[in-house]
Amino acid sequence: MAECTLSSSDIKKNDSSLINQYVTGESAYFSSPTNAILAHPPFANLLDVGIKNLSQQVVESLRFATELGHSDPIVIGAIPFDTSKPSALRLSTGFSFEKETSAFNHTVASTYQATDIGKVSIKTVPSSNEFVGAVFNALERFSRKELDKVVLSRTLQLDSEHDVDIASVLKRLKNGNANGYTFAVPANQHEHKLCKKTLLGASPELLIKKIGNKIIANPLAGSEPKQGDIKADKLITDQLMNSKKDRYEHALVIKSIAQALKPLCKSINIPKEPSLIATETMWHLSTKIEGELKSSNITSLDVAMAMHPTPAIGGFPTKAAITAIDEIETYDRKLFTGMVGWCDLSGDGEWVVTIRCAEIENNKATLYAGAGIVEGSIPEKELAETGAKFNTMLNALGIDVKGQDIE
Ligand SMILES: C=C(O[C@H]1C=CC=C(C(=O)O)[C@@H]1O)C(=O)O
Repeated sequence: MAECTLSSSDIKKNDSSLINQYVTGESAYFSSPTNAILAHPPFANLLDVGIKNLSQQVVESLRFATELGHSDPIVIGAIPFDTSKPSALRLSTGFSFEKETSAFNHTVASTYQATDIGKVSIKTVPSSNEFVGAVFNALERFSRKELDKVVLSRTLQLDSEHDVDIASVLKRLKNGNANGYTFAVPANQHEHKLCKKTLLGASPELLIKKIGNKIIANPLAGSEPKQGDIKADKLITDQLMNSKKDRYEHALVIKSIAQALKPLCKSINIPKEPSLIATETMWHLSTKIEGELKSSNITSLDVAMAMHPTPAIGGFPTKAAITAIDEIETYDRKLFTGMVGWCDLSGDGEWVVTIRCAEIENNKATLYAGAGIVEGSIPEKELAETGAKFNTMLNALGIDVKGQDIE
């Protein structure tokens, strides 16, 4: 994708214009710490190319768009956890790209409206007890040596008095998560139907970024809630870095990602030790992996699909984890724990893991959160971890209750 360079006067004049131009139900917005993309309608459907796989469909759709005279098309949107199900991708020939500046925090924070959705009823699905039971179920599977790790998840179903102002929530998300990846894309997985739901979130986890033949992946696994005071945070992060259980949970992710990337790369650099990253609400163990692809013809989506589902959202070994998720979880994850991002004609792009997110339509929202379960996991602690992960979306919705306190 050609990068359009903005002069500083453009940036001032536009005041982080892309996020301000977002229109609920119409636009697709994706931002990383360094750039942002806003795609506008009309969107074209991806070409239906029969038996071809999704990344081939994406490449051929982009090629077709250029044959029709569109010089710089992109595909943007979301792919579900179960990649055999329809994706929520759009082909856009009219999108804007901007380099991120620190302007967002200084200008927009004071101008957006606080969301006011009135009274909200919140239902946990599955219930907290059921989730704890699901973790026990996973622990039994470990003792039977069926698998080593599984990520289990739960939802909060919100029903509010007034409709959610998605554009305002998007700005809050971005303002609170400047170092992460903020997105709002149509959530409809069937291109032909009128889309009403929006998938909205702020993921801290980069699945893959590809520019030319260079790739970066930044898997996360092993987490603790932020404590909110320096001393307590120092204690908890020391514990996290030294936790055998969390290091193991993290190592399984790195092992699986290395296996997926090695056949595609001529070189790959994986740090021996994880580091720590912080979001607005959580601490995570993080490993930044850099590599060089064997060929720049391999697209960002090829790489993303080869990695998915990583044990950060599925488990290890992958097949046994998917079976366990199917058997233990009682709801359809849909786009949650899939991937969201964009890909251009040269195959460059960014795909992030679809977590810390919600599907929202009018006054109804479904919030999602999961946690990696390994031998030694304590069910109540995993419940609290998923509770803390809900806070990214609860904060952005302006709801004054902590996820950990919702029964
Ligand atoms: C599945 C989620 O997080 C994953 C990503 C980072 C850390 C995780 C963990 O420590 O369990 C999860 O693997 C989620 O936020 O819903």
